[in-house]
Amino acid sequence: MKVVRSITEMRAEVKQLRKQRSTIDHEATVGLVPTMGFLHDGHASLMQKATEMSDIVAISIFVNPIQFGPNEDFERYPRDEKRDLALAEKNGVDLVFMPSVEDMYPTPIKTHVTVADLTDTLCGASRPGHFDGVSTVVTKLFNIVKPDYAFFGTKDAQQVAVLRQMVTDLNMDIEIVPCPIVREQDGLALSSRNVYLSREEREQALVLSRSLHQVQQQMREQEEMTAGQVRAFLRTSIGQSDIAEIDYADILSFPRLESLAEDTLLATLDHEVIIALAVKFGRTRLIDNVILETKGVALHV
Ligand SMILES: Nc1ncnc2c1ncn2[C@@H]1O[C@H](COP(=O)(O)OP(=O)(O)OP(=O)(O)O)[C@@H](O)[C@H]1O
Ligand SMILES: CC(C)(CO)[C@@H](O)C(=O)[O-]
Ligand code: BAL
Repeated sequence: MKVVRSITEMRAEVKQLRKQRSTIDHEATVGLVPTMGFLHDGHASLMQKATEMSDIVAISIFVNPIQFGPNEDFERYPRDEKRDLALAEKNGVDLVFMPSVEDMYPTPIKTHVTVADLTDTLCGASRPGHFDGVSTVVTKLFNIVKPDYAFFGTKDAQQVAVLRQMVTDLNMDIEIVPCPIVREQDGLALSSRNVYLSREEREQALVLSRSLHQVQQQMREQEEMTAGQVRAFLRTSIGQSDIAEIDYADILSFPRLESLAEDTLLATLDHEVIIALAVKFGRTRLIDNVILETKGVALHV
């Protein structure tokens, strides 16, 4: 496994590995797993999928300043390079790209990639500019690494929807591969930010996966359930934690992320829906979701 810290070197390494691993009748494929580091088993599942699907696996570790708001946690975002490199090595990664902020953004950049509409809601509404930062850095990573596949977790389901739209609209010849959410045994979705939680907050954070589980059960029992009833159920269920502060608890169409009218009968829909949560525990904001066929059968979990 090679650790690469500059853009020029990364381009050269990918080119060289591609040449080495290609044969006369097969051009070696490259899979990219973009991350912000402080890696956990959720990231490991993406790396494993990448090794299954591609001949060369690259990951990037870059805490991208332009996707953080001014009052967010860019400065204190957790970092542990040594542990990250060990986990990457264990999971069959060939190249780890760890550029500096100066190399990625040598002067304030004047070009941003904006995906409209899909970014107006959920995390896009609570974190203005966040998805412009994500789609811009992902475009830069794609241009540097030139992968055939890129792997993203559905924990960040809106990110998957936005990036799929971006590669379609901009004719990027890259397949976005969504990967299921990896959870702790007790249900909490793995996230680098879980490390911020106090023991009490960690306990209370279980209300997220529990609410998603319970609402699906309710949808199975009550066939005539409306979007409004789902929202009310989620508010009550999350409200069982007295420290949980709801940012959003919503049901929308997926992957278009269009709002559903309160009286929409879910059983009548002919597309997938997403039940998406963002909830603060103290200073830590966590997200979780489930993507469902409209008869309540989980697809990606
Ligand atoms: N529990 C998980 N299961 C599957 N994929 C995950 C999980 N957590 C993160 N990922 C995916 O890993 C990739 C890199 O995410 P990132 O480095 O931001 O980690 P994170 O744990 O989501 O961090 P944060 O706490 O900042 O949300 C993203 O595609 C993200 O969806
Ligand atoms: C895709 C990504 C690495 C872009 O910085 C980030 O948003 C993340 O970790 O999900
Ligand atoms: N996984 C999403 C990265 C962020 O919260 O900025």
